[in-house]
Amino acid sequence: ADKLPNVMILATGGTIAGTGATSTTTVGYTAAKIGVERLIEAVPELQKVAQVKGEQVFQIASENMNNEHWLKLAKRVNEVLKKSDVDGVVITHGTDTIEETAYFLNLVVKSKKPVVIVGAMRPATAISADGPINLYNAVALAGSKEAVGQGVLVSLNDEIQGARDVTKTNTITGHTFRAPELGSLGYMVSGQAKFYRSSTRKHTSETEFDVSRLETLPAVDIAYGTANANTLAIDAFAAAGDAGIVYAGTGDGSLSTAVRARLTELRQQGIHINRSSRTGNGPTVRGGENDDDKTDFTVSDTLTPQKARILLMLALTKTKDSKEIQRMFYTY
Ligand SMILES: NC(=O)CC[C@H](N)C(=O)O
Repeated sequence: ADKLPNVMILATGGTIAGTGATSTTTVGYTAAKIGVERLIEAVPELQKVAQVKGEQVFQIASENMNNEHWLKLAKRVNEVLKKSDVDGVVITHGTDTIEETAYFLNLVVKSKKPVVIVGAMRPATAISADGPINLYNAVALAGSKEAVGQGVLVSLNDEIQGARDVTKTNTITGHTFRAPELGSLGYMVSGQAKFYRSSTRKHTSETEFDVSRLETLPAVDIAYGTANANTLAIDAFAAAGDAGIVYAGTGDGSLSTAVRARLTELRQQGIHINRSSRTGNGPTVRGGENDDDKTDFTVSDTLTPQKARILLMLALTKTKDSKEIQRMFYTY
């Protein structure tokens, strides 16, 4: 038989490591309780698809994930993937921000080796817990030749999703991770990776971003557009010294007259403004709902506001030129 691939599991917490009061507790349990060794022991089938090692990086619910966690995790992933005896990395993670960590790593991991992020929607103590099968599939995927060069992947519920386009679409159900309209990349079929498409956007070893010397990221926050929109949030972000603001506009990133006027002033004061959409689907089109050349804003293209925040932070580590930043939004 062929030698098994070496897969390193970096554990960060979440429901996959969560415990509930009873076997029927599927909401209202405690995330981030079980250590990585126990997660591995609970799935003896892992030994059939890979030589696995575990490392506990954090033990948190993913709503507490922050920029400093991301920098630490990215540096560790880059270190681990440099080792000749590591073929792939699996990261266990809470599902609430899995898509953000995935996209961040998709932009800053400097390797073609597979990186797969996995979570669960039911805690480890629940009947029909999904963590064990999700972990099995993630380890198999991270050890597969098929996943090499595909960018950071998210796998739950027998699916393979690309970091750029995946989002959590349902608060409680198992079929929550999807790339609405743009589509998933493939399926895990009895532990075999089946890819049907790949992202056309640059990622991992092809990006211009380098976190190796970064200790912090520029501050970028998101304000949400609604009817009756006001400028309270963007005023507060500006007063706090944010380097950039992502505006999750209505529809194709439309802005109320008052919000447009205030964002235009803030741009003149040097704050970068990225126009995105609260709809969760479709491109926010440059020049569509705003004269972006005149106001010197950038648009998020098809990135959701939470992913536009990540790209804007990383872009601001390289340049302050909004034309350059717009190019990055069309590249990654
Ligand atoms: N299903 C989950 O993983 C959600 C648990 C928790 N809120 C987290 O994101 O870590």
